[in-house]
Amino acid sequence: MALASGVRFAPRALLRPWALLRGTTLGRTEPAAGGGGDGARRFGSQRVLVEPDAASGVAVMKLRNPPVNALSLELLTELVISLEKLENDKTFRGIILTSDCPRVFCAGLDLTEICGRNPAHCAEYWKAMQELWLRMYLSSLVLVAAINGACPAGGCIIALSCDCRVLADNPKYRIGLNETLLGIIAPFWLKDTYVNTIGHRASEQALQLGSLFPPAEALQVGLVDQVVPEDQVQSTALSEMARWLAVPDHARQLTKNMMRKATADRLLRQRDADTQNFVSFVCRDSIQKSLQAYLEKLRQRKG
Ligand SMILES: CCCCC/C=C\C/C=C\C/C=C/C(=O)SCCNC(=O)CCNC(=O)[C@H](O)C(C)(C)COP(=O)(O)OP(=O)(O)OC[C@H]1O[C@@H](n2cnc3c(N)ncnc32)[C@H](O)[C@@H]1OP(=O)(O)O
Repeated sequence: MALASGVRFAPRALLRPWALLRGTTLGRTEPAAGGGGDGARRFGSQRVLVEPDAASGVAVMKLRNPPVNALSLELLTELVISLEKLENDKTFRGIILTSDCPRVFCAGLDLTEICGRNPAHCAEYWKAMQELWLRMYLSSLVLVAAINGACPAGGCIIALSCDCRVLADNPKYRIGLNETLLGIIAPFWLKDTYVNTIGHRASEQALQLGSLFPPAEALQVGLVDQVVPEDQVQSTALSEMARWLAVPDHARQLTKNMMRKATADRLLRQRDADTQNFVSFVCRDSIQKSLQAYLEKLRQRKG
């Protein structure tokens, strides 16, 4: 990911993303409904819909992994590939990330990827999660999260990796890192991202309590930058994007790198150890039992 200045952001350490996409439609380009010219063509994959607007240099990237946009291995991989595709296309300067699933931005880790799975699978899954975070956190593009639904845990990680967050004003759309309530622990790089966003004391409290903030509180604590009526999320995200794009790219990119590099480097230095910690932690019998119980509770809640 080379910048105009030659500075590189995240190393291209990615897994084998293409290998994961057997049977998906990534790379397909089709005209958007009612669309005509190049700027109206959309592309994407099964789980990530990209609506590029070449004229403005902004693409809207929609998560569509129903019912709740849980971060499956496939979704993580498709997100990385779509992001990379836009970053490599000089037409684009910004991405608005939003959800195509009603009422949910992203439900976080797909718990079925870590419940009852073998250590090798959990490791592969966690590496994909690390990779997406690194790519997003250090992206040279402006990323604006248009949060149009609930945004717990891993969903919040995705939002926190963006440069700016606009949340729809609906009390059901809570955002935060609720890991402790599931009996799991946010890894250090996620904790760092939280601290970088809302400060140490607020993070200490929110992480231990597993707080999920309703919109007004999320705004107050600094977890999101704007709270607006639901029908204004997209337009507000576009206005925010315009504000960020008014800054010359090279200056903004280098500043972003200066602010975020140390946090990302910390994970890069300990990536294997972090993966091992994750695997040995989630594969413990006690953790498997509590994750299983949580999933069961979610399934029963329905109906
Ligand atoms: C020291 C070592 C370090 C170790 C590190 C360890 C762990 C890593 C730590 C942190 C990283 C991040 C962790 C996570 O992200 S964990 C996931 C946390 N997510 C949640 O708690 C959200 C759970 N979901 C909900 O609250 C709700 O579903 C919702 C998002 C608010 C939406 O509500 P709604 O009413 O619209 O939907 P349903 O609840 O009816 O759900 C529909 C359907 O989806 C299934 N589902 C929901 N969430 C998940 C999920 N995260 N994974 C998998 N499946 C999920 C739910 O069971 C329903 O399924 P069904 O089969 O009944 O249709």
